[in-house]
Amino acid sequence: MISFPKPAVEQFFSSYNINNFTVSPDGKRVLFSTNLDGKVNIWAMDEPDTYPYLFGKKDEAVSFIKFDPKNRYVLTGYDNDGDENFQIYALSPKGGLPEPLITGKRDEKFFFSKTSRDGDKIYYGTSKGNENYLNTAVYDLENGESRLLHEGEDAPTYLVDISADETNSAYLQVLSNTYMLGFIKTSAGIDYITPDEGVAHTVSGMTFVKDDEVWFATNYGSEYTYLAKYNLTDKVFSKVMDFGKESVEGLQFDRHHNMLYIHTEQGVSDRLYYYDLNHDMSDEIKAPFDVIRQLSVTKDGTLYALGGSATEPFNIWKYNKEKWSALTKNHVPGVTSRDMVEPESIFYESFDGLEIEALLFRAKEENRNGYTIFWPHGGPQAAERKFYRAMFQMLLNRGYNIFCPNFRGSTGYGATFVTYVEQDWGEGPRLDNIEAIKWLFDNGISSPDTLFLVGGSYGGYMALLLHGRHPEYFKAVVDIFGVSNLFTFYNSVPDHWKPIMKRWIGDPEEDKERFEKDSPITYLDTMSRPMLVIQGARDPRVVKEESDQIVEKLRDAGRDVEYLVLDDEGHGFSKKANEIKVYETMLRFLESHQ
Ligand SMILES: CC(=O)N[C@@H](C)C(=O)N[C@@H](C)C(=O)O
Repeated sequence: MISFPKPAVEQFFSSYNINNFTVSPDGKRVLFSTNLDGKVNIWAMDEPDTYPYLFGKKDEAVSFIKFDPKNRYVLTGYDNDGDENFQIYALSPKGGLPEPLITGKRDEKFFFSKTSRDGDKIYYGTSKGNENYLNTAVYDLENGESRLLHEGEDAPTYLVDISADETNSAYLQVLSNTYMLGFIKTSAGIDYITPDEGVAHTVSGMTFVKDDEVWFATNYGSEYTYLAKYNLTDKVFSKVMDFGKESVEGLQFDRHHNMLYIHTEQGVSDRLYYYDLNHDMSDEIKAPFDVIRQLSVTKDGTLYALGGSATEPFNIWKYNKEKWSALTKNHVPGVTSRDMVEPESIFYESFDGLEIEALLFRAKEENRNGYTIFWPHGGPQAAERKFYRAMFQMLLNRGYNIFCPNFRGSTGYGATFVTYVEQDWGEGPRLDNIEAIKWLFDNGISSPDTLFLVGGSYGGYMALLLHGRHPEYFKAVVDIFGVSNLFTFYNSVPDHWKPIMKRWIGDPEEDKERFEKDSPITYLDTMSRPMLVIQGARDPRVVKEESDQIVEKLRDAGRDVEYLVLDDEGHGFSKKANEIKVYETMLRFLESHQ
């Protein structure tokens, strides 16, 4: 008999990301963006044949894909090597090379919103002329001209939907991640769709189900986001339905059947429901994945989902006649879900009695090397959830346990929980992480001699802060594009983030003392453990200067710091070669410090 060795690290590099997708109006073609050929491009499948072929090539991240309702063009958005200055391009329906359509200077942003029903007009948002609050315009395909529709004021403002007759438009005003207002602009003026704009709450997913009625998700007056509606004629806001302790995260409307698909989140996983507007009834749709990234529905009522789980990369699924089938087969070659590790949800009590959920991935006994990786997630107003991370499954296969606490400020645990990180980046969440580490020690899973600290973005910030304030708990630290200095971070974020910074982090002058206390760079003297810092040179969110300054200062102090900069990446690693370089460097770093 031939015996095959256990999965090698390289196998885990062979799955790919599917970031977004769209289905043609006739349901025959699916386009999706993926790094299947090493760089992000648009690929196609022509059903029932699901063999993918390259459709649109630019080797850049794709922010959206949208078919013209009349199949004359496909719209898409590209940035430049991760700088997030996305602009709008058009592709021939036959595919090929994308042509710039709604673009500007290299540092200007163009966000796609909607097309008109006939596809002759393209509605979009732009930073052009209003970097902080954004403007909305409409591009007319007939004459190739754009017309300004709305100038954002007070907060970054995005067009979300437009009524079928194109007379009413629904906008979202983002005051912070926990304070987002929805309004409808009509020829008569502006109607806010929730009862009190002065009270912090969120609105999302605004969808015109009729020309004078918008359905949406909101947590107005509630801990959990529910389904609500606003009628323009009656001027009445009303709750349609709540989902208990699940929060509505996404809405997808099938206007041909008057059916709404709703995806909710609770803690580490998602659920899916339909709401039939004809009969006012709703039920759950069981799905073979734990986390939903996108939903789409075609004219004939077929539902598509981009879904995944901790042991299954994101795939495009189709729901037809109450049965799910996977259109893509994105998986790790030679490694089944059973060979991978499904996380356990554990709950622990933090320093002040707050209950925190965490995901614990235990390396399989035959692989276990005795070491644990502590992973604070990024965001911070996000959560570690049951979705596939090649990095995690690769590290588990090499024998590391992984522990991921959803510390205060994480999403999925109610509205108040998310606000706990606001203007408190470094105290409460840090102590939740410390209690998590104590839990690992108390439960015999790890010890200061066997614990590594790895985090990205806010997670990188937390890794740096924990390193500086509690070096005794860790063997070595990996910081992936983490914030090192709150003062410089505050001033270097993208322009359209600036209006939310005060609510999110605080004010560098009024909160100077707290900014100093919560900036990792304050604790250089105690950052004694070996470190690996990884940074994308074009990252617009946590700019390279955040990593440069801490690396330089630590090296000046004679510390052991390895620094990996990826010249053609932003806030994440979209290109396969870069992803492999990052994983290999990280693995070698961890192994060399065991
Ligand atoms: C404004 C905001 O919340 N941005 C987040 C999505 C984000 O990118 N945060 C960074 C700092 C991260 O942790 O990923």
